[in-house]
Amino acid sequence: MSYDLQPPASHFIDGQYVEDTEGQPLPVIHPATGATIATLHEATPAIINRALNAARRAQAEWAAMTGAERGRVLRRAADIIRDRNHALSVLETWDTGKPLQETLVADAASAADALEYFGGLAGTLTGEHVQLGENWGYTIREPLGVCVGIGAWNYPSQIIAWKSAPALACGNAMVFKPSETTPLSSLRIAEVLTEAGAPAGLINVVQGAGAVGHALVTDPRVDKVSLTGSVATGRKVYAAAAEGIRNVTMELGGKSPLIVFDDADLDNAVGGAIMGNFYSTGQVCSNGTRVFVHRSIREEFLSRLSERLKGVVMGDPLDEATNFGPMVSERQREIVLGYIEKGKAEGARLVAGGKAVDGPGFFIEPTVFADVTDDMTIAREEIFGPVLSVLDFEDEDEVIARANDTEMGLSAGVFTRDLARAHRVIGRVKAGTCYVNSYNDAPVELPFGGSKLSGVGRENAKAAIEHYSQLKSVFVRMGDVEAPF
Ligand SMILES: NC(=O)c1ccc[n+]([C@@H]2O[C@H](COP(=O)([O-])OP(=O)(O)OC[C@H]3O[C@@H](n4cnc5c(N)ncnc54)[C@H](O)[C@@H]3O)[C@@H](O)[C@H]2O)c1
Ligand SMILES: C[N+](C)(C)CC=O
Repeated sequence: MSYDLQPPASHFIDGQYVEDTEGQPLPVIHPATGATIATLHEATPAIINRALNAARRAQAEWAAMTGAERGRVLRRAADIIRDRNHALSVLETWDTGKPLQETLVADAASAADALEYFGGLAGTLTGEHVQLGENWGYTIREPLGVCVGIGAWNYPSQIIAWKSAPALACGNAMVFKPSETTPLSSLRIAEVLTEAGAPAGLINVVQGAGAVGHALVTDPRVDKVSLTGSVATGRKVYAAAAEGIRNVTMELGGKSPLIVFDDADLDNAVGGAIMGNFYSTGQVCSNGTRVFVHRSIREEFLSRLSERLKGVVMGDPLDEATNFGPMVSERQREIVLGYIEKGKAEGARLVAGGKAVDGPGFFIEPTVFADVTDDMTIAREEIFGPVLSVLDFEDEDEVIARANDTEMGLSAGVFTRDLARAHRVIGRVKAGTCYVNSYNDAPVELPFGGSKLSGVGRENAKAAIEHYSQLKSVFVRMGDVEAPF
């Protein structure tokens, strides 16, 4: 099978595709050519209203089902997604520009993993019994109600699933707003869930930019907000959600350190730096963009990295031989090129790349800077593109202090053959998601998320259940109340 690039309608509400042409047109651009491949419409207030009402109604029906019944629906959806992996991956590649080589293994597949995992957990979610002498108590694990998910553009299928799978497993409903840059795949994931047996209205997708997100976040019918996006947007969404004291999960940006000690397996470390800077053309939140390399091995590291960059195959992302795609948009390309110019102007040594690629599409060369210092803009701000900065260091205490010298705390990685050092360093870095002799693995069984400005809460693993459910405590007295009067 294959999906039409133009979906049946812009929104998916109450189990069906819904259009409202009163909404602002939303062109969908293929990043490899700049061509418009579909046109959708932003959600109007009427669409938002319809989605939230449908979600409220469906949530009551869904929460009344047993966890095992809910889990069956999620696991069925996972199976359907796996069956349609190729079609969903092709759609994701058209929308994001990420190479099909990647989307075939990292996007719909990750969505299926999340639905399968939380489908399995759904039947196990319980409260607990607490004995209190002759009295006793118990807790009931309850859903929060209607959840709003808001996504970034880099992993659209994964983001809707990482939010919806735990939300639905716990008995909530979801209204999801994908990024306005990549609106296509979320519609198909919602469609699959409905096909798998989710009641109409349980999962809804509405399109639009920040104003639509804001309308959702501030609506009194919403009980929970989960955002994947930049720190700047996180601040706005967190503040807006605070007005209604809404439960939030914030998956935000990073400026993560990747530390390579002098005893590391150097080829493996170079592989980690490539995975942590150039996969998805560098558009990955957890990327280890500050690559601290021990001074004694820096030149050898750079030489091996430059050699490996000869393996970059840039071009049509739908060609499975391509392993390096364009930036998602013209705007993102301009932002990244601006950072590259700042790197040059502030004195970093350009080792590779450094410019846009002529021709159609939003391509940039994979770029490596050396002699980067902690105060340079490229070492301080999230770039969200294929720009790797190498910084030198001498000793462990020094590198840990410098690694932690950032307001963000999403990820950190260490490459060393000394396992005691590996765990000592990981114990001291201030980051939520860490890697030893690897980078950017994100299995659903491990919590994912950041500390400091990088976020609040965790996605994936059993930890996510805490962020999509609440406990009701019940005290049961076996005798009479001992009232003072
Ligand atoms: N921590 C993670 O898991 C993770 C994963 C992927 C991306 N990211 C981060 O996302 C960023 C890149 O994605 P982006 O450019 O789409 O981010 P963004 O912050 O510009 O937008 C994210 C989403 O928020 C919406 N939005 C914008 N303003 C809003 C408002 N006031 N109220 C409600 N919604 C609003 C956007 O429409 C979009 O859907 C990077 O900073 C990256 O690190 C984080
Ligand atoms: C969660 N992850 C790392 C796969 C994608 C973040 O941008």
